[in-house]
Amino acid sequence: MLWSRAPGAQSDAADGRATQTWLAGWPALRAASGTVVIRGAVSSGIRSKRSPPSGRTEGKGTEPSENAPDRSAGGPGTFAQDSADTTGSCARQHDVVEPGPAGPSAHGAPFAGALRRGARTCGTAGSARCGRTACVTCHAPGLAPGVRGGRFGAVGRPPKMSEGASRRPWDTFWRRERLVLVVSEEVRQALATGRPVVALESTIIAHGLPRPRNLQVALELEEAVRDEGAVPATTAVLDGRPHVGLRPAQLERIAGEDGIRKLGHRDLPLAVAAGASGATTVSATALLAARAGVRVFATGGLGGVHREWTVTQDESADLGLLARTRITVVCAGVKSILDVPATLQRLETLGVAVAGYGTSRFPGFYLADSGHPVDWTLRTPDEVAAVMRAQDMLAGPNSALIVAHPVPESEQLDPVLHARVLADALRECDERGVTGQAVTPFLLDYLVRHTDGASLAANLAAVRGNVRLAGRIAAAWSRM
Ligand SMILES: O=c1[nH]cc([C@@H]2O[C@H](COP(=O)(O)O)[C@@H](O)[C@H]2O)c(=O)[nH]1
Ligand SMILES: [Mn+2]
Repeated sequence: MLWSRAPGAQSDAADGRATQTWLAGWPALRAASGTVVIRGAVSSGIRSKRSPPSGRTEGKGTEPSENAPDRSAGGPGTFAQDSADTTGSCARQHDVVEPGPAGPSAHGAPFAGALRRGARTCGTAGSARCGRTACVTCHAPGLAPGVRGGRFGAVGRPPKMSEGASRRPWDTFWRRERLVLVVSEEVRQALATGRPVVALESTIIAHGLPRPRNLQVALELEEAVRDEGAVPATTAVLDGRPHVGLRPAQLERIAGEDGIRKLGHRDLPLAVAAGASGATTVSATALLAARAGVRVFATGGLGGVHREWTVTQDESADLGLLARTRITVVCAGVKSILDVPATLQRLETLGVAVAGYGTSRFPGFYLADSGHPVDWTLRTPDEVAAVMRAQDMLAGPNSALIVAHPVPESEQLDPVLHARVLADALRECDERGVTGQAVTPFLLDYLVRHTDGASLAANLAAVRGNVRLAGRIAAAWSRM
C-alpha cells in the first residue's frame, strides 16, 4: 500500500526546497512519478478509521505557492535567506541552511544542505519589538528565541539512517524543519507584513453545526473577520496536511464531506501520517495557529470538564493545550453542557489567564452569565493587547489568554428552556452510552433539535460576536 501525496509532490517537482515545507520528519522518498511515498508509516499500517482512502488530490496542481517555503517572511519551514531590509525589523540572527542541489539527496532526504550559524538577520518587518510579532522563525511557540538551529550538530549530508546515534543531529534538524503546516498565501502575506490575522477552528463547522447551514456560517465568520480588517485563518487537516487558512473549496470539504474526523491536538500526528482529513478542535487549532505565528483565535465555547467527571474523567484536551500555548482565545466561556465551576478551577490550576470582556461574570456559552464570577475584566481590544504584551514580557510558561466574551443578553437562550433541555440532553447522552469525542457534538445537536433551533441562534450569535471581537483584538495587537 502506498500513500500518494500528489499535491505536495507537484510543488516538490517545481522546487526542490519546497519539499521542506511540509514533509514530516520521517523517511520520505519521492518516486519518479512525482508521488511522495512515505515509508515506515506505511508499513506500520496507520490508517484513518473514518476518512476516505488517501490519495485524494484536493486542489491538485493549484497549490505550489502554498507549499513553497516563504523565504521572505520567516514563514513555517523557512530557511529564509533573503537580505531583507532590517530597519524596524527583527534583528535576531538565524542559522542559514544553504540548499544543496535541487532534488532528493541520498538516503531519501529531499534536500541536502550546509548549515551556517547566525548567518542571516531575521528581518521580519515590524519585529523590532520582539515577543509580539508574527515572526515564526524567531517566535515559534515552544522555541526560545534564538534556540532555532542551536541544536544542529552537523553540517553536510544527513547520515544514513543506520548510523544510529550519530544521526541524532540530523534527526533533530528534520523534526524541527520539516514542518507539515500549509499556511495559505493570504495568511502568510498578512503575517509577513504585520497585518491582523484571526484563527478560526473547524470542529464547530464540521461537528458543531447542522448542515448545510454550517458552510454558510463558515463563510460568514470569515467575512466577519474581514469586516474588522483582519485576515481569517480557518484551520483544518486535509489529506494529512494541516492547513492554516482555507480556500472556499477547502471549507466546503470540511462542511460537507463525509468522514471528516474531529481532531484534537493529540490526533494531529495520526491524521498527518494516515493522510486523513479532519476538523480541528480548539486544542488542535490553537497548536497549529500558534505554530504558524497567529496569535488571536476565535471560537464559540471552549471544551472543559464534563459533568460526571469523577466517573468519566472526561476533560477536554483544550484546557491542557491552552496551558502550554501562547495564544489568545476569544470565546463565550466554556460550553454550558460542561461543569463550569470545575472547568474554571481547572483553568486556575493549569495557570491559564481568564478575563471577562466587558463583564465580571463568566459567560455561559448559550447564556450571557454562567452564574460564576471572573477575577479580571477587560474593556477594550487595546487592553487585551496590553495583557498579551505583558504575557510575553513576563516570559512565564507559554500559556494562553482566555477572553471570555458573553453573548448579548438579548440573543441568549432562554435560561429556563436551557436548564430543562440540557437536563434531558445529559440524561439521553448517558442512556445511549455516548462517550469521548462524541459527547460534545451529541449534546449540541440535542439542544438544537429540542429548542426549535433557539440554541443554534444563540450559539451563532456568540460565535459571531467572538469573531468580530477577535478581529478587533488582532488589529490592536498588530498596532502594538
Ligand atoms: O460553539 C462551539 N464551540 C466549540 C466547539 C468544539 O467543541 C470542542 C470540544 O470538544 P471536546 O469536549 O470533545 O474536547 C471544542 O474544542 C470546539 O472545537 C463546538 O463544536 N461549538
Ligand atoms: Mn471530551
